[in-house]
Amino acid sequence: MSKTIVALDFSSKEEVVDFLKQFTEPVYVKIGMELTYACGLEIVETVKKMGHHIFLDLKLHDIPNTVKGGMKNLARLGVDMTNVHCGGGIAMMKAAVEGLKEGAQGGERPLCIGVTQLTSTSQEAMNEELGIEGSVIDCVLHYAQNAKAAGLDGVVCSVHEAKKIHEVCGDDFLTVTPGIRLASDSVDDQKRVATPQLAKEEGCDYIVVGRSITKANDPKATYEQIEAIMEG
Ligand SMILES: O=c1ccn([C@@H]2O[C@H](COP(=O)(O)O)[C@@H](O)[C@H]2O)c(=O)[nH]1
Repeated sequence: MSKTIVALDFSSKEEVVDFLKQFTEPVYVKIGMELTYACGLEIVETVKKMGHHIFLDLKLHDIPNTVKGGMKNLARLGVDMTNVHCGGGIAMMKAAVEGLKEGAQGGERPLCIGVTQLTSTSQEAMNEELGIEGSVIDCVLHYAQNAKAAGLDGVVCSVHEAKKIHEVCGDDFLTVTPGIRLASDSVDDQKRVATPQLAKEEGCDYIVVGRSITKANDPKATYEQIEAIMEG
């Protein structure tokens, strides 16, 4: 499976099918809120039938019982990876894994990862708007340790926290890192950004790349250039 996960932040099935037509080999793609709310969960089956691997990024965050029920139903879609917000706490994250196991009915459950602090959150915003004291790295590490204690397979974090998370939680605890930009790209709404090269150097397991690929003049060539860095 590739190490570059392409965020399919489109609003119609036609755009997705058109975009994926360029790729003759299976790609690891991310289906998030924009696409799911536009097309419904049927889009998962459409993309699966095209042969691609799927990270279903719906970031569940609710009471444990509700998350368990939600995950039980999501597991039946046969996606490769899905997620919750670590902010929901350890009991909620444990419930997510239980739901996935039940939904997978003895088969292989999807990987479950926890979103720590969004890559669009700066140090200043975390302290002043969210009212969370301390450094982003300490908060992200704390969430990562909670996620590990709950039985999750890894976390979503920025490239800048990935090395420390592996040191503390182990090399097999996955780090999935959005906020990826090529040196020439605009940062847009992201705050904790890094290049694919730095992601590789910091040992990130997967990078999530949206606009740098989907809005590139040649998305396939850009994807291949980024994937070559990650696999290099
Ligand atoms: O902390 C997070 C969690 C998820 N995302 C998602 O990743 C992509 C990034 O898109 P870009 O266009 O490359 O900025 C997007 O789908 C987000 O929902 C994130 O950016 N940060």
